[in-house]
Amino acid sequence: MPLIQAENLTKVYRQNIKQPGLKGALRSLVKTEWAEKTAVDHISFTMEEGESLACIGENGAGKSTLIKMLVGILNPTSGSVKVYDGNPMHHHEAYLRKIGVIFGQKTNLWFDIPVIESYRAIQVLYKLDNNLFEKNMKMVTDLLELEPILHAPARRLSLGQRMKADIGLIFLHSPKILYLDEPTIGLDINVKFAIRKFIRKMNQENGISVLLTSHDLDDIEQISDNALVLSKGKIFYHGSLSELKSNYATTRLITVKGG
Ligand SMILES: Nc1ncnc2c1ncn2[C@@H]1O[C@H](COP(=O)(O)OP(=O)(O)OP(=O)(O)O)[C@@H](O)[C@H]1O
Repeated sequence: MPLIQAENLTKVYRQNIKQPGLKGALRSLVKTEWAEKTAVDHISFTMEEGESLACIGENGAGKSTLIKMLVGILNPTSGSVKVYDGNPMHHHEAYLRKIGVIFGQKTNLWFDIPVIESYRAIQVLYKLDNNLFEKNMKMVTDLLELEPILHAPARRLSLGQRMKADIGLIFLHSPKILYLDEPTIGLDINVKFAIRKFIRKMNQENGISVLLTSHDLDDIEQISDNALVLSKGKIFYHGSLSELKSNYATTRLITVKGG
């Protein structure tokens, strides 16, 4: 049984259109107009347990929308998605215990309290026993070099420090699946390297399944074995990353402008 099974999964957003100007405002009072946007368009795929899959595609291809449906915070318009043979929308406590989620632009840390207190709050929230919590704390602190920032409030951290603390936080409850939406966006090369190395290690040595979205080819190559390429909400390619590279990256176009 695959870990993730999506069948004809579709998300259509519906947005209220407001015409510009006073005339438009008055018109929208009497008649509401809607526009529809199909962000994910009848996609079917599976992902196996222990796999590291990169979801790739241009801006607006539907990657974040797909992740939100897998996490269970967005309801599909049609089709179905199952993770561990269950519907992620049914927020079973057991499912939430199995997943770790990063949306690169947002933080899961409490802004005004020291990082260590956010971590302790997670211990209480997930009812983690002391042994497991201390073991995971030590692992993330050592591997992500968090010691110098554990006692600082999140609002005082640099973007790179904050992201490392965020990544550490999602490992405290020993997740089995990671959904990482642009986890290295805006970070310098050293922090990117540390984060990639850590995630790869967790995938290869601890068997944690990883679904990553990124526009950074180094993230994709260093973290993932397989790729799911989306274009305008549809699947353009699903298979091994090496095959994708050998089939689609065999040529380079060099344009030389003469003087
Ligand atoms: N809440 C929303 N309401 C209306 N349209 C939305 C909403 N969220 C996303 N969209 C639209 O759905 C499409 C897919 O967006 P999505 O964020 O999933 O793409 P993405 O592949 O993650 O893009 P990026 O690489 O820029 O993060 C885009 O056209 C976007 O404008």
